[in-house]
Amino acid sequence: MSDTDGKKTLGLRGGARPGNVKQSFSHGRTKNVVVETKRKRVVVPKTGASKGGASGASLGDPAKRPAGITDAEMERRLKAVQAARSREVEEAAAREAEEKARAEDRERRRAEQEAKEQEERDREESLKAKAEEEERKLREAEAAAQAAAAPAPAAAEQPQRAAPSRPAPQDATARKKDRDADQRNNRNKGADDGRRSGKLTLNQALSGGEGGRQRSMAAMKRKQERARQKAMGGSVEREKVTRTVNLPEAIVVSELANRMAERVGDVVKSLMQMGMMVTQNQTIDADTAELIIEEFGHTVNRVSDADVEQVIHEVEDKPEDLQPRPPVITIMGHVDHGKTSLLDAIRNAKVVAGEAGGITQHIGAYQVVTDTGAVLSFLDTPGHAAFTSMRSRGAQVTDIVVLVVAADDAVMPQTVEAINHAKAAKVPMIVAINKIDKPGANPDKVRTDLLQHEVIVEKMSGEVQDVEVSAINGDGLDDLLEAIALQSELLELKANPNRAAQGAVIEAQLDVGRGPVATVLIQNGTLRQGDIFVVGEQYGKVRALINDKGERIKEAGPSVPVEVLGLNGTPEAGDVLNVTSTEAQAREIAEYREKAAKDKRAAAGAATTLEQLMANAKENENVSELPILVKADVQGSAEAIVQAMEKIGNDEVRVRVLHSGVGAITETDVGLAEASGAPIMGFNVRANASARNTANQKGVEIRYYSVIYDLVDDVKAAASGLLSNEIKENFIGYANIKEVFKVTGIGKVAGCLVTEGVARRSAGVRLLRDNVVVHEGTLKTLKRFKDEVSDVQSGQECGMAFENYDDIREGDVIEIFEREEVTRTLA
Ligand SMILES: Nc1nc2c(ncn2[C@@H]2O[C@H](COP(=O)(O)OP(=O)(O)OP(=O)(O)O)[C@@H](O)[C@H]2O)c(=O)[nH]1
Repeated sequence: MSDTDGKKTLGLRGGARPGNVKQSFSHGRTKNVVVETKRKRVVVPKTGASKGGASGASLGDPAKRPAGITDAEMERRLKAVQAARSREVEEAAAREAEEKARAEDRERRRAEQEAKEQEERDREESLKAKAEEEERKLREAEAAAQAAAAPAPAAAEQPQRAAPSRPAPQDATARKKDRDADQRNNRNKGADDGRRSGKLTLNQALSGGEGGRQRSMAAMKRKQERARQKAMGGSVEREKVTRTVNLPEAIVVSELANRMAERVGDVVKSLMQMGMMVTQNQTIDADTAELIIEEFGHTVNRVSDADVEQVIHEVEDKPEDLQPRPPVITIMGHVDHGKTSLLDAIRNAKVVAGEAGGITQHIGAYQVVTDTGAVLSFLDTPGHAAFTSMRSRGAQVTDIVVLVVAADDAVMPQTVEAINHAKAAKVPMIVAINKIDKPGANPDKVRTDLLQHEVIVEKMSGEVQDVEVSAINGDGLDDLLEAIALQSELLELKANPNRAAQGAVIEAQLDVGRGPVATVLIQNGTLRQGDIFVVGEQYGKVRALINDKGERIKEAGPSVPVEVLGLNGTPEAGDVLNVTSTEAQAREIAEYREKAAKDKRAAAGAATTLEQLMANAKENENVSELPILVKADVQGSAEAIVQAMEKIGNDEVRVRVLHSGVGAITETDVGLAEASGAPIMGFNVRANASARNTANQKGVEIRYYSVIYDLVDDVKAAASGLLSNEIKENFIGYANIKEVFKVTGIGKVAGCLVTEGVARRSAGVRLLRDNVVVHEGTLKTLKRFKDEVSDVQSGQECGMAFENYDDIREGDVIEIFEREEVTRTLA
């Protein structure tokens, strides 16, 4: 039905009518061929000549001829076939010629195109060169005028300089031309760009990548602006400010950017280009920071580490900025003379009355208003311990000390101690002679006693105000408050409420629900919600302020005690709080302090035992001092020990008492001892649990003594490098007194629980009350149920009674020890 000739394809299309064949040729050409078909079946066979090609032969051959085709018909067919073939040959020739012509045309067009492209390239290159030349000129002009330019453009230009491989278009015309050239010139610049985007390196990303694109937009805008200004003949350049940047040994990236007044992002980018992957919150060393500062065209001023604190070493307040502030009062005195009762009496009389529900939030300090309207801030932490710990941390908070002396008692060791503390701190005192309601009260005796300690009260023609009070029935309370108000007036206490706040931590704790909470007494300035601050080794942002009545407040001025929420850690009592302008500064200072404290501890090393110190003293000629810490049960003992210590020593070695105090050995003592490489001498006092743990961890030696001569002899021996045989005490157990019974025939018996080690009948015992040794002796009896036993193990209950001593109380601790003689050898 169809006829084909090799190359040509001949196909029936779906829609073609039978007898009409569509021929398809290369290059989309088609042709319809009409083919005749005979449906009539002819029966008479006839022979005929066959000429021509394959199809003609097949048709001409009578044997192959389809049946029923006549000769005439056959001839007609052959003719038709031949005509078709010759037509095809013609057509093929025509096609060939056409193809050739087209190829020639293409070739010609390509040559033309190439010539055009070359021309474009040349033109573009000359334009680029021109633009670069222009930019170079601009930069030169900029550098020349670098005296006082704005930081932003400089920051933006910096990376451009660092990445010259991708020149930014210079102005609108150049940009347009550049873009046109980009479009036209696919093989050259287009391919180049494609390669860049395909293989994006970090440097490209930083200098010419996405960030670069953003920046180049900004840069273009600035350049346009400059060009515009130039055209207008105005002052063209925004001048760059060259700053002198104070650079400590380490600096937080964002703070560095801040000090240079550059964009943080630009600084981070520059650092990354230098190969340092840092974020804005990370700290970098001074050498790196110096490179950055120079790169940004500023001047470096290297400062020491401690200078980070400079930001808080505030400007002096001008006299005209100062306003009167309430006084801060601490109550001190001997045990049981009525400090707590007096504080409570004042609070109850003056605070609770005005409060709904009468519930007072205990925040370690409170304010009262006297009848005459004076505001007084009381520190609610009685006793000298708080006072000294604050003072030793540099927070002189107290303005006035109220010295409580019981009228039915006399001036006692802690009274003297309080007097000495107040004098040392140069804080004026007011004597409150308490318990005057008591029948045996003798206020005049107190006054006379005080004379011995150089406290001359007004009634004895002195200058120290004295007030007779009763904390129980409230007598004289108002007089006391008025005396305080008067004293405060004399002091002319002033502060500047309009400045960044500074305060002292009175107490701090980690609250389960609220996180670290610190009670701060504001000393100067005003602390506000949202303020950023550093406090000791901690920092934070004020999340909430709560006053002594438990109310949330927005701000706290001078002498106001306030609870501060929003710290990153718990500071210590006595730490000073300072508001800083940025969080980076606050963190930097806190980190510096932490590091300094750590370094100090590390530097102190492990040389904290007497033996080590002595060995050091022998080995190292420079060690000429033997530092020690003394804690004693009463001031008298402490003083006696200190005096004895001062006498020890010769030309080479001297004993230096770093600190002496009264009361249990605390963590603070251990910290100080560790920092200075000193051992702690406890005289009739013990370390509290946390101090004991810390001392164990840090390798600080704590020695307990109950005879001053033993202590002095040991230190002498250590100082002279000769330690004799030692009677060493081993603590073998501890027991807590749960209950006290009276047993006829024996006296008072302590019902105890052995909490540690073992209780041994034959061992020595000490009775500890609040970690102070109140008695030392032996046991009269050790009973388990009804039986007398020799040992009672930890976790078991037992009954104990002391030989010749029965002032035992519930809550006391019994220390059980054994003595052994140890021969000391020197390493
Ligand atoms: N009669 C009388 N008793 C008082 C007075 N003041 C305090 N007391 C009593 O003295 C005892 C000791 O009072 P505190 O207030 O605990 O004494 P303190 O000085 O705080 O004692 P410490 O906290 O142990 O240092 C308590 O039993 C009080 O009731 C007073 O003015 N008159």
